[in-house]
Amino acid sequence: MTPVAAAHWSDTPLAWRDRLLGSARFRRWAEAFVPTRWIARRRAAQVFDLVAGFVYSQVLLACVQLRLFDLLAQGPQTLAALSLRLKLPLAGTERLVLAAVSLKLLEARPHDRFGLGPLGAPLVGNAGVAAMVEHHAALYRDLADPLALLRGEAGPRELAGFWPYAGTEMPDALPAQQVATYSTLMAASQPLVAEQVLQAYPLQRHRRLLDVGGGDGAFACAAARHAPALQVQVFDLPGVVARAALRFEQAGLAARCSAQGGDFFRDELPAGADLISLLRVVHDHDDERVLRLLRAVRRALPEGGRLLLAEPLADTPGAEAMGHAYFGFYLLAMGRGQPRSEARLRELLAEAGFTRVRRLATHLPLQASVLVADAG
Ligand SMILES: CC(C)=CCC/C(C)=C/CC/C(C)=C/C=C/C(C)=C/C=C/C=C(C)/C=C/C=C(C)/C=C/C=C(C)/C=C/CC(C)(C)O
Ligand SMILES: C[S@@+](CC[C@H](N)C(=O)[O-])C[C@H]1O[C@@H](n2cnc3c(N)ncnc32)[C@H](O)[C@@H]1O
Repeated sequence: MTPVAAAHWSDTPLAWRDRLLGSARFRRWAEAFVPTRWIARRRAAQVFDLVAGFVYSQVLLACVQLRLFDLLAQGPQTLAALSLRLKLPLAGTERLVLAAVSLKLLEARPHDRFGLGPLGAPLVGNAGVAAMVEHHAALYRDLADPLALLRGEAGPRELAGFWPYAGTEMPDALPAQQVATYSTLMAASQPLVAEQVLQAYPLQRHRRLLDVGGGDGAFACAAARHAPALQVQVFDLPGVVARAALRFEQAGLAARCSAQGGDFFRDELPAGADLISLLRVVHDHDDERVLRLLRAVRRALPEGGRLLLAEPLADTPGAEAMGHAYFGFYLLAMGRGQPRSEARLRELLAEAGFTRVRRLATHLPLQASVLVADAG
């Protein structure tokens, strides 16, 4: 039997609104009537962007693959010069450049040249966003049949292959070459997160940080540079921490940074840290696993110790689509995890025994939001 949901007082006015917006006669009237015309045009453009968004993403991918933004950072160029530098036919260069101009990635400049646009300029030298855009090729193929994905049917599942820990109960057995690709992506994009975390929560007040699921140590290095007296330890899968040890050596931080391998669902976390961080880790897992992980973190902290949790949150004002649309479908394709709101994380933290949970303001919540909580 189909379940019947309870009615609410708002159903009638909202049904009236929906009927009105669905009526071709109303739409024609609103499009013609001067006071409502701008709303009609804006809504039509918003709907068009949803219809065509996948094309825009591929225009961006082509620009990123060609390193076009970095090239134009050296100065505006004509189509002919760009065609030579990009090794693209002139017609293809023009097609791409005009598309990128319409998306504000590029901008037309005097003397038939093209330069960076307001949305392309922030991407210059931004290796994190470029790596994200390039790895989306796998997600793009997984999303070709969204209903198959939602029904859990067989499909390309390329993203699941990219993140092998999401599909195994024995992640600590993953060999180094299987964790290398995702660890490289995480290290490239880690500055987007570290920027927000270190601005929101100065680490100087702590003695020892344990970065759980800390990947190959990119955040550990940023933290050690930010707080020159801080000791930092990374805990991650054995194949991943082998890479961290190398990074610490190369950064000249081996005296203050160390790494320990293990499975955070089965092994005890190392004790001794007064701060434990979970950066972009919790949203990878279902509630039951998250609770196990949070309890393990709670056990590893002393009385008065602190947890710092940072990831992009669902229901982020001004970036709502990033939560349930982008990460919702991303994690579905990956095979595990879900985006969570601050409220849901607060419930899980309380259930795991954390107190005084507070949200710290970050400059760009789209890149990461930060929650801190006390142990005991
Ligand atoms: C100068 C004049 C004329 C005017 C000034 C006007 C003015 C003040 C303009 C502001 C300009 C400005 C500061 C712009 C800044 C732009 C920025 C910072 C853009 C940043 C963009 C960031 C993006 C697009 C980030 C994307 C991140 C993605 C896609 C992350 C994906 C993460 C994934 C897939 C993580 C996977 C991990 C897993 C598996 C889920 O755990
Ligand atoms: C999305 S990445 C985030 C990496 C890093 N914190 C960052 O923000 O760049 C998640 C990390 O959790 C690690 N991980 C996943 N499952 C794990 C497990 N069971 N035990 C230990 N580490 C695990 C992965 O190897 C990966 O490095």
